[in-house]
Amino acid sequence: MSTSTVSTKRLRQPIVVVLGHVDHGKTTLLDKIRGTAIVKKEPGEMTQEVGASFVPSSVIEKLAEPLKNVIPIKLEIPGLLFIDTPGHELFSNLRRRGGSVADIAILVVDVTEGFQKQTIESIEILKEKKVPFLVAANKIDKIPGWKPHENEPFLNSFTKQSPAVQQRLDNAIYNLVLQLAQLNFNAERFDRIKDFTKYVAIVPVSGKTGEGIPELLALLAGLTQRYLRTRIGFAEGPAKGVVLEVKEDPGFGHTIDVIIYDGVLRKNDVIVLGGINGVIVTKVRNLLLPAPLQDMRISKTGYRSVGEVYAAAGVKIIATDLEYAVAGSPIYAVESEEKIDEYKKLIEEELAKVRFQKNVTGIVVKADSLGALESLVDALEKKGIPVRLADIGPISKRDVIEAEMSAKEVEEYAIIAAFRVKPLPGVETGKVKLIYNDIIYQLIDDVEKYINDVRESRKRKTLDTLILPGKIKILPGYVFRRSDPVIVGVKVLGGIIRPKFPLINKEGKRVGEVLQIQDNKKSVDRATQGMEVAVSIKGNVMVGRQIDEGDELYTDVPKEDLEILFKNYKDVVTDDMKEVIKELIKIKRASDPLYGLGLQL
Ligand SMILES: Nc1nc2c(ncn2[C@@H]2O[C@H](COP(=O)(O)OP(=O)(O)OP(=O)(O)O)[C@@H](O)[C@H]2O)c(=O)[nH]1
Repeated sequence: MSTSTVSTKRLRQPIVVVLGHVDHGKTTLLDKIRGTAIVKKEPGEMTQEVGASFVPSSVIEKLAEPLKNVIPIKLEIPGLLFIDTPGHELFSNLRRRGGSVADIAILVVDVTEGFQKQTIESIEILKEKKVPFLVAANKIDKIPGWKPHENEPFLNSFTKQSPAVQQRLDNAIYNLVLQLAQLNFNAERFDRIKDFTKYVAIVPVSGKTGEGIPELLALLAGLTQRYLRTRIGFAEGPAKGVVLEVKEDPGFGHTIDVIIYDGVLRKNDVIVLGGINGVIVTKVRNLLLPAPLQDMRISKTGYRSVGEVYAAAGVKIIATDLEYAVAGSPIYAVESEEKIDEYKKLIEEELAKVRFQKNVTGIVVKADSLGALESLVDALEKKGIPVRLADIGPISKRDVIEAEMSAKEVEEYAIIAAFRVKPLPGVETGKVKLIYNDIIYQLIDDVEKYINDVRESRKRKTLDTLILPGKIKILPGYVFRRSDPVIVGVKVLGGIIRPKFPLINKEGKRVGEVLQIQDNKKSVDRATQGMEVAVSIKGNVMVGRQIDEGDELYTDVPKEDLEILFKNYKDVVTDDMKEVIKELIKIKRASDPLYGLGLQL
């Protein structure tokens, strides 16, 4: 078969993913697309897939019929293949060398809320994986005053809204345009775009009423077949794919759900894929697709067996040795026995990029899939959290030992971040902190928070050991005890005093040490500017000799403490404390010319 030029190749169906912030309507939108497609299909048109839903072009054309003056499309692609599970977690497993198996993405944004944290994260991920996207501005039915027109094209429904409602929607869309501009994207409502290579298209939709879905589908189809021709040109050859999920199915044992993005996969093909304990080489025993006439999402056991599947497709593979298969691993069908080693090497290299052990001080990351592991490590390293060990599978003794090694250097790195994995039986984690979360971005937040908390508490502890600048005045008429220890009423003129802080007079002479502080007869562990408190002072000190009523005293801050204060705790240096420091420097320079040198006051 001649496949010499791209233009002669037939096109396969583009693979579409849905991403966006929690609750912005990903699932609802996908369900609506599927539902709309099922309603519009002719019997036999709707092929079933595993892990994905296929919307045939005939359905898209029918839906887009009223739009033919706005979006003139003649479809060459057979349809669109939507990955069924929306969100980061599964998307991360759609790995492909240098990018993603997904050809295009729908970024769902609640138009009434605008971009949120995960919308921005999604964009980052899409950028990194080089996946083009369009924005579905969802929930337009929530615009105040919106009159819904079930399943109609957005443009039809829009013209039927009052000018005030139209304006409200335009304002909301404009808000998205601004937010995208801040992220360096030109964006515009789809019907106002002339050059789709320069602008991100915003399609107003409602997952609830189905408005805008015709345009969404028409654009996905039109844009992919126009701009991604090379990528979606079908190659006749052994299948290339990715393991989406590893499952234990009743009756089948361990199976893998696979997305094939290129070539043909046949029964009895030899396949190679990544496993926890090394590369797996096995033979396809059976290929399963959901039985027809059922919504594949609810079909648990109703599979039918097929002899072959053509890209792009979602299919369940039955084979031996799949128990330790790794989700997110590439999977290749091998054309001949001699090529097995070549493919094995390819997969080993691919896996080694994500699973590693480095001789650095950092945390341990464990996950159940390659995609999740990769996303986690990337995100952690971007936040400046180094990773020492990254691996797939349950938490083992080795992981604990590695985390302990890091803890010797940096105590807060005694962490095992675990994504959907648990410790093996009998593995004790001891002092190592085990942080679980089943949501990637939350796990990252948890790790970051833990590290910051440990650092913060260490900082507080160290701060507590410093002698800080403070200045007090002994109030005339408030001498309660003249010696052993002295007890006087003082006013804090600036900075802070605490028990154990040594005191000096204006000449820089040591006069004793704060023993206790009482505020309204209650013992307190500090007094700050403006407070009037009773202070006991110990040391060889007597009122009338070393100190007297009306005297001003300073805390005797060692040079090193002052430096640490400025280096690590600048945030606790108040303006009044700064004034005290200036005076202290003058006093102390008489005996130490280097005191307070270089401080940025
Ligand atoms: N009015 C209105 N409500 C919607 C629309 N789309 C979704 N919703 C509602 O918004 C809520 C969240 O929708 P989901 O589809 O679960 O959102 P999701 O993004 O898949 O959420 P997660 O899977 O939790 O991330 C649900 O209560 C939906 O009914 C819409 O277009 N209009």
